[in-house]
Amino acid sequence: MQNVYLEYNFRVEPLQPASDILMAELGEVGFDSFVETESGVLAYVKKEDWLENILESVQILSQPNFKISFDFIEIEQENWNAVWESNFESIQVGSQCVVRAPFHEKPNVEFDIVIEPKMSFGTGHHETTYMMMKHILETDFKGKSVLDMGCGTGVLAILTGMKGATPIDAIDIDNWCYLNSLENVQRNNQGHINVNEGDVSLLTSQKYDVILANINKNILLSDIPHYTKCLKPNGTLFLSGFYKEDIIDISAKCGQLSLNFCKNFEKNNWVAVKYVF
Ligand SMILES: C[S@@+](CC[C@H](N)C(=O)[O-])C[C@H]1O[C@@H](n2cnc3c(N)ncnc32)[C@H](O)[C@@H]1O
Repeated sequence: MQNVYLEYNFRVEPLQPASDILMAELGEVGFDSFVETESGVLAYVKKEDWLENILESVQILSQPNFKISFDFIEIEQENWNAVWESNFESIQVGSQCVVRAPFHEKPNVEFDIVIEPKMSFGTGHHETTYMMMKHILETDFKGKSVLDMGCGTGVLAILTGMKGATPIDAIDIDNWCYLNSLENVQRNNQGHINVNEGDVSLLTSQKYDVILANINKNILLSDIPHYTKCLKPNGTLFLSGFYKEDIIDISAKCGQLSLNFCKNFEKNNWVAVKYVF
């Protein structure tokens, strides 16, 4: 089946922080993939998810301190690899981890993650993925059970697998991400990772040592109680996908559920927070 997408070419001034804010707001209204360009952002939405008023609640478009113009074209899924390949540079996280595409040269690092992202989020380029990976690199995963909610490309689950986690469940609500994670776990010899398509309704009575969720503020606020029910005593919850100013709401929700704040990373106003149950 071919997916038809609308490719919006946004030209933004000043480039930062407007590009980041724009991507976050477009993500909230249903755009599911982004490529940063020299003049702004290419943003993609499935034609079937497109609504006539889709940009109405994207507040940055009407803010006078940013100059944003755009046009859009309709494209088919086959064009995607070319778009990604021309934009995708490898990413180094810490001294021992690189996320790269198959066409990049193999680096000499302990954790060499090969991702063919296609339409899915999760290459390490985005601050939230990068900081979640930093948390994972600092954590002992040997023999730990892991749940990766909103797995995107599967990159976080793959890194925990490389660090010795087992068993690992990875879940994404989006069919494209589900299929992409399946491919990427195989590509990185992590075929033992159980990838599933869905949301918190798939969670059972199984308990995990570590739960990772890099999604967005609203989904986290509604789903944190479900994650907490699946955490073992002393289990760890890593959360990202929200801004520094939203940490108050997230921490209040976690506090109500006896999750104790441990540590957070911050990058360009995004945060990735660690809580222990
Ligand atoms: C910001 S991306 C994170 C991808 C990857 N984990 C990373 O860190 O780069 C969020 C992902 O969550 C998925 N998602 C959104 N809502 C969800 C939900 N309610 N349950 C599970 N996955 C969800 C999206 O499809 C998307 O792939």
